[in-house]
Amino acid sequence: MKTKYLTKTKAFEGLPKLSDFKIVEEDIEENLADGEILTEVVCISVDPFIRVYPFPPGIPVIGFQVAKVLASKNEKYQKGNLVMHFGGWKTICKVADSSCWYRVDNVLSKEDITQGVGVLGMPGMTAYFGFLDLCQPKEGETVMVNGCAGAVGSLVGQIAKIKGCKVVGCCGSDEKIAFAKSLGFDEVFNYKTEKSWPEAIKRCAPNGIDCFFDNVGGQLASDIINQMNTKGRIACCGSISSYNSKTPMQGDIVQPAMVSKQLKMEGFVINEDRFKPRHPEGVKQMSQWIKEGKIKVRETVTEGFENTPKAFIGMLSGDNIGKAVVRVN
Ligand SMILES: NC(=O)C1=CN([C@@H]2O[C@H](COP(=O)(O)OP(=O)(O)OC[C@H]3O[C@@H](n4cnc5c(N)ncnc54)[C@H](OP(=O)(O)O)[C@@H]3O)[C@@H](O)[C@H]2O)C=CC1
Ligand SMILES: CCCCC/C=C\CC(=O)/C=C/C=C/C=C\[C@@H](O)CCCC(=O)O
Repeated sequence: MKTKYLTKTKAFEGLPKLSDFKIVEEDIEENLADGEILTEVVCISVDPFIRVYPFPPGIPVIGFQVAKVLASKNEKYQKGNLVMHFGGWKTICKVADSSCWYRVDNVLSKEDITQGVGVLGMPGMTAYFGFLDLCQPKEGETVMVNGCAGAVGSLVGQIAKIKGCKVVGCCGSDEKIAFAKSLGFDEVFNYKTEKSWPEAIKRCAPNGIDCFFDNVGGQLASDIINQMNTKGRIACCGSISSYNSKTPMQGDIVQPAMVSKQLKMEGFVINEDRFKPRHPEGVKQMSQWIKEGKIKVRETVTEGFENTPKAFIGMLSGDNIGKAVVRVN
């Protein structure tokens, strides 16, 4: 049997380019070891961590996909099931049990299957556990989310509304502002067009910020932290403003605000042991909120395996609204 994968030809420098990728075709043995499954890709997730995770050139680009089980030597999965696994940008995969996150067809219909790598996949779990566990939001508090129109940020804002918070967002276009407002965000500003970030933050959150979910990092994050209220909580989720930077980032220090306001700042990665065993709880709650109409899902879908690098570069450049995903089959 033949498989195809996308690999990077060299380490990324700055914003990745289409010429940094190539498709490799090879034979794949169909015999499986105990616990393994053989799968065919349905859709591929393009996520920011792929830009910064130090995987070498030559191997398949890392990442999540939803795939159909072609053969199984794992009692949890049967031929025909749909699963979400960490098989990378590859069409036919042999997958070990430890790389398989969950059965997608138990919770999603065929039309919504891309949500298996979005709201019910890694980004959805990041929003759910990262925000609720680290920020511990209380009704009436003000929550700030940057990257608010993306996969994780758009969900964090909606969860914050469910919890009865005032939600302030920022993002990179007026179309994205309209989208965030349609989700229930109370105030949103465009960080690309505002003259002064501190003034925009003050205007949108005049009473200060209690919880900050940081997707972006850099000076924007420092400006937000400097307007937090006493005992505020900060979830450090990502720092996408630095991922393509060729030079070290600079920004105002945050220690004076951390000390004087007694802030709590905590970084996390969603596949940590403290969250991974709880993923079924996250999937169940997010599914319930979607059914109840409390969480709206938006995706930017690119068609075709060969267009995965284009979708990835587009996501890093801000082209996506909601989750960026590639539909293959
Ligand atoms: N800790 C964890 O376990 C996880 C962390 N993350 C992190 O969460 C963040 C969001 O990820 P995800 O929701 O998947 O991605 P998004 O869907 O939000 O897509 C990326 C977005 O980042 C924004 N962006 C790009 N460059 C910059 C910049 N220089 N400054 C500000 N914004 C920028 C763009 O939106 P715009 O137009 O608004 O600029 C772009 O659309 C990332 O930092 C990611 O690394 C994600 C998953 C797990
Ligand atoms: C582990 C990622 C380190 C890079 C951190 C950079 C940015 C934050 C971010 O975006 C984090 C993403 C987290 C991704 C979660 C899972 C993957 O690491 C793969 C896990 C594979 C598996 O265990 O199934």
